Amino acid sequence: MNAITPRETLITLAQAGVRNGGRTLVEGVDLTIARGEIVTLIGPNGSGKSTTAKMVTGVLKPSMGTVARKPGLTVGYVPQKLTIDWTLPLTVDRLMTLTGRHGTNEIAAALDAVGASRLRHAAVQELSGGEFQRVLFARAMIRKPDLLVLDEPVQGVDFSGEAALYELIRRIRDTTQAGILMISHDLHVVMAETDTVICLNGHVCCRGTPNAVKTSPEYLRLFGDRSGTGLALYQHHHDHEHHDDGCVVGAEHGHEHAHHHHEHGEHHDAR
Ligand SMILES: Nc1ncnc2c1ncn2[C@@H]1O[C@H](COP(=O)(O)OP(=O)(O)OP(=O)(O)O)[C@@H](O)[C@H]1O
Repeated sequence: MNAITPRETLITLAQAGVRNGGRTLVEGVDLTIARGEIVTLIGPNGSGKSTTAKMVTGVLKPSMGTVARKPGLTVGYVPQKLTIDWTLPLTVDRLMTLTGRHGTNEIAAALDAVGASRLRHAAVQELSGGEFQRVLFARAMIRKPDLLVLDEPVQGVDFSGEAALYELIRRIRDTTQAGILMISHDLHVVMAETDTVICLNGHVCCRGTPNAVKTSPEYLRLFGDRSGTGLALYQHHHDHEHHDDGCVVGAEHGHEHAHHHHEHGEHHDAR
């Protein structure tokens, strides 16, 4: 990003925390997200990642500290799970209109932006995990949010699908300049494009650039020994154009493998 023009701050949490029924779920969270910035929350189960994300979306009010939003801030949210009645037929098209009225062109543009145009008339029940995530992205993007909150966006998606989703997130950031708050499903992997990693454990245990967190004694003390690998950066190398669904081959599923390769000529997205 341009170092001269400071990016507009979208949201600031200052010493924010949530108490519920006499229990502190998370506390002392300082966090800012600027336009075009990617912030990733990591931490073990129950460490307060979702609770922090909910303070950002506004679903939960802080019981300690403050949350300040840019006036008129619009937030898009991609949930970890979506509660829908799987027994009823539901097309992607219909899913896109469940939470708001959107025109045909808007829906087409949103699906196109995530490489899911061909899925428009598909049954939601029949989508793969990665396809379903893309549709949820499109649903969140349709309102052109300033800030996108992604709750474990690649969980349950296989390795090539995971690479494609990370690529999609990067592209959304580049094209829309939305701020992105991402909850990582894996303690040991964050997207390399992440500007700031915040490691939670009921409070902020450490924070900084991925490289700084990777070598921070707090991180290593808490999580480093469990994997023996520390924090790996999920990196994407751009030496060519991608297909929309980011076909990836030849990659072993190992987080130490920061690089992977693409094969051309397959998996074209039919438009
Ligand atoms: N609605 C609630 N009422 C009471 N306690 C809750 C509620 N939601 C979450 N908690 C508790 O708050 C703590 C933080 O939970 P949170 O869901 O934020 O963690 P997380 O880091 O997102 O975990 P995970 O990785 O398992 O999704 C946990 O101890 C959890 O049991």
